[in-house]
Amino acid sequence: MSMIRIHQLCFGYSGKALLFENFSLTIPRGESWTLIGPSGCGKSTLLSLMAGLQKPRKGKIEIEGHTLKRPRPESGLVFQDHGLLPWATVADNVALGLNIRRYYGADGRHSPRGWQHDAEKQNKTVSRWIQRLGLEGKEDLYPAQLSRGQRQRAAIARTMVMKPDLLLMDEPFSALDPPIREELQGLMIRLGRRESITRITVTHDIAEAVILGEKILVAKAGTNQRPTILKNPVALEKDPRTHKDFNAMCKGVRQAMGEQP
Ligand SMILES: Nc1ncnc2c1ncn2[C@@H]1O[C@H](COP(=O)(O)OP(=O)(O)OP(=O)(O)O)[C@@H](O)[C@H]1O
Repeated sequence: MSMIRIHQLCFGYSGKALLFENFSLTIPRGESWTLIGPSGCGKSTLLSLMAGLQKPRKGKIEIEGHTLKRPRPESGLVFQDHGLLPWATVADNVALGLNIRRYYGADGRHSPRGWQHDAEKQNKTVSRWIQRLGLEGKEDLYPAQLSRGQRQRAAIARTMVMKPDLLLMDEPFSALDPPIREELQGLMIRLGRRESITRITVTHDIAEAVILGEKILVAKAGTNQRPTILKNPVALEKDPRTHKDFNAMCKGVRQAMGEQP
């Protein structure tokens, strides 16, 4: 069953050339995709279309068989600049989305249908994710008291407590130093697989595209019509970085991007 089906998408910002024209694509449930391409080719735009933050000019995007008309509560977003509330503690930041849901109830728009508030369960979920992301002991700290990596972990925990079935991530690790970046990449691979979450990660880093994406969507400058999708079995290996085919796969991505190998 497909998670995302993009059908004959046309989109461009007003007064500018189309970024996507009759662009179609299917992303199966539970797969991890990366989206790479030159600056300005429309990677973030495609992600915001899949998030329901932008609307297609023509064509449609279906998620789980439903045409996307607005952001859905089951989609989790993670951005480069984590967006934590500076005046709230780690625990309050992680619980933020769940607390907001309480005001709307299970309306299917702000919270999934059938969702029920349960304070005890919520506290347990928040603690569990704080722990899973290695932030135990930091619950009462404020974002300014955390390292960049810890802030991004808190942002990931805040998204994960919402039990997303789809994670849309825009350069989530690009502001981090290499060791922290590698650690969080590994963490997202493990979490995504364990929870069977469909993951789409925008990156400008070829190695990251190969590590995280079992399919790599290569977008091009100008108007994208037919998608270039590279199958990448290396991402399914235990340690993609040290796999014998890693360099060859990176070379393949570079070539698909039109760069010199
Ligand atoms: N809200 C907007 N209004 C008008 N133009 C926009 C808007 N957002 C992005 N653009 C333009 O659309 C094009 C695609 O932008 P987008 O951010 O999707 O590219 P990108 O591939 O993610 O780039 P980068 O790798 O630099 O982040 C760019 O030319 C950008 O200037």
